[in-house]
Amino acid sequence: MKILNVDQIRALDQYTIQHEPIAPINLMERAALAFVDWFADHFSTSTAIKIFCGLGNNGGDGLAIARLLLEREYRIEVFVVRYAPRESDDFMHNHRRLKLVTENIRYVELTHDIPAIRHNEVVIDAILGSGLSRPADGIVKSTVEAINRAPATVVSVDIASGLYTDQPNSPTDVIIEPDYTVSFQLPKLAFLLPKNGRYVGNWQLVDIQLHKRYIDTSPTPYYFTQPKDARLLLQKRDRFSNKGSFGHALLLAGSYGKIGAAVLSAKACLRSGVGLLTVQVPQCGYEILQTSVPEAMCRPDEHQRVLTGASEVEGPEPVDYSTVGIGPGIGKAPETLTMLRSLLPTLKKPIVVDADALNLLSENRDLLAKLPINSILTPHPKEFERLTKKWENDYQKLDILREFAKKYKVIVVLKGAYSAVTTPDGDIHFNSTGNPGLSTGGTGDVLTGILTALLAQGYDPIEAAVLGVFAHGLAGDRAAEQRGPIGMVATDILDSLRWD
Ligand SMILES: NC(=O)C1=CN([C@@H]2O[C@H](COP(=O)(O)OP(=O)(O)OC[C@H]3O[C@@H](n4cnc5c(N)ncnc54)[C@H](OP(=O)(O)O)[C@@H]3O)[C@@H](O)[C@H]2O)[C@@H](O)CC1
Ligand SMILES: [K+]
Repeated sequence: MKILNVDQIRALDQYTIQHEPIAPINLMERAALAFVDWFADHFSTSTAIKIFCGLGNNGGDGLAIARLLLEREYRIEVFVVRYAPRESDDFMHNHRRLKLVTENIRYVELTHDIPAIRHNEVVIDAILGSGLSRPADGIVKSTVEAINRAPATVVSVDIASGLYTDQPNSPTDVIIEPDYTVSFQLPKLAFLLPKNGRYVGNWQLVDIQLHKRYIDTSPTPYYFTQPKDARLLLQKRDRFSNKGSFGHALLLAGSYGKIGAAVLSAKACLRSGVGLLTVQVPQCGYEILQTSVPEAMCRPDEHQRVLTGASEVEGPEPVDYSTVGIGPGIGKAPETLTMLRSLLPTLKKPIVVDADALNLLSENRDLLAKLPINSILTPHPKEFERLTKKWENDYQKLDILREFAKKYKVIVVLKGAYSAVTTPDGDIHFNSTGNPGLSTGGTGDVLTGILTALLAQGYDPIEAAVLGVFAHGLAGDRAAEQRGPIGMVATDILDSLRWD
């Protein structure tokens, strides 16, 4: 699913009006209806509701919502925050229509016009939407502050008032902190960025049938991976396939005290459809791995405790495997750095690089240029910062991500809520699955195993990254259903992995 910028959203609105065609006021009505349908599923008619409307089209939505809620016998009070002398045409139209059915519309011009808001009430925030062009000030700011102070449940229409759709807010901006955001059709970039969490709440999309042709033809670097997008990437298995059809992966993982990382990664790789798997671990991990993952072949490193790459056991060279996954639990021993130095230039096909392999790269940045094109790197934010530099805000972070992926021609999976899969072309696919339960030891090792398996099976590396991250998050969501986000561990994610 595409994420469009604010100018494109405005143009999409106009395109829909012209090409459906539909009168602007009817499009607003459709949006209001979609909101009210959502609202009715979440709040009963006994709820006391205060609706705050601005003077633009977001306010127009609020007025139409007020009328539709009245028709459904909700108890509402309407407040128009009059911050300017001019209203939008569709605001005025809906204002006239609302006045026909209620006299209960009050105007907020001065602070003492702001009503008291009680704890069992619901506030609908329709003050400012995607047309925000400057920070909230004056009476808008005072109203937003009063709503934020109130103990009520707050639902924002389209986007929280005061939050920019696709540019950074300043830390001093006053922004609604909603419990829910009910947004029209397409996700907004602002919803996916960590610093905005409290200005978004639980966000939901409601479909208002904006014109598909405009969406399909609009260029954008930003995507939001939906279940149907992921399903399209999944390759079907031929009845006559054999284990040779699904590749032979090599995992370089583990060090003394961290053999568990190699075990988790290996299991995830096997659970993600790899044909054959060889794991190279330090000798101290040999018996552990052979016992806990009998499906994998194990090549003990010649070193007891860390990986050096050398082994007394004969075997193919790393370059001869379908792909290599490197990093889980490997530590940063000098011998392991030496291995990385000699290994990287020999590899030709994309690999997966995680954890301490990333930390070794950030301490030896010359090695970045040696990564095979289209390799997948899976840093969490701290690891990515070590690889690049500190960012001032989430938007700058996205720019740094795209520059990095372009410069080194690699795919970067920046892990976190809405993990961002960044391609060498500068596209970013935000993931839609996952939950806070994934923030626990070993989940990254599982992801490395999954991605390694998909590369070994011949998936296009970008598709492997998008699909693998989605499946990993989905398994995490299933694990959270079973165990709860606090009790779940990485092993539960392994057990919940499914590829159908
Ligand atoms: N796109 C779609 O598909 C659909 C969109 N719909 C709805 O339209 C909404 C967008 O409407 P919109 O463009 O009228 O913008 P909105 O935010 O209501 O207000 C803009 C006004 O506020 C002003 N203003 C700006 N910042 C300000 C500030 N800090 N303090 C005070 N004023 C400020 C600004 O002034 P200006 O920048 O022009 O000086 C302008 O006059 C969208 O969020 C959705 O709810 C649906 O109805 C149908 C489908
Ligand atoms: K709003």
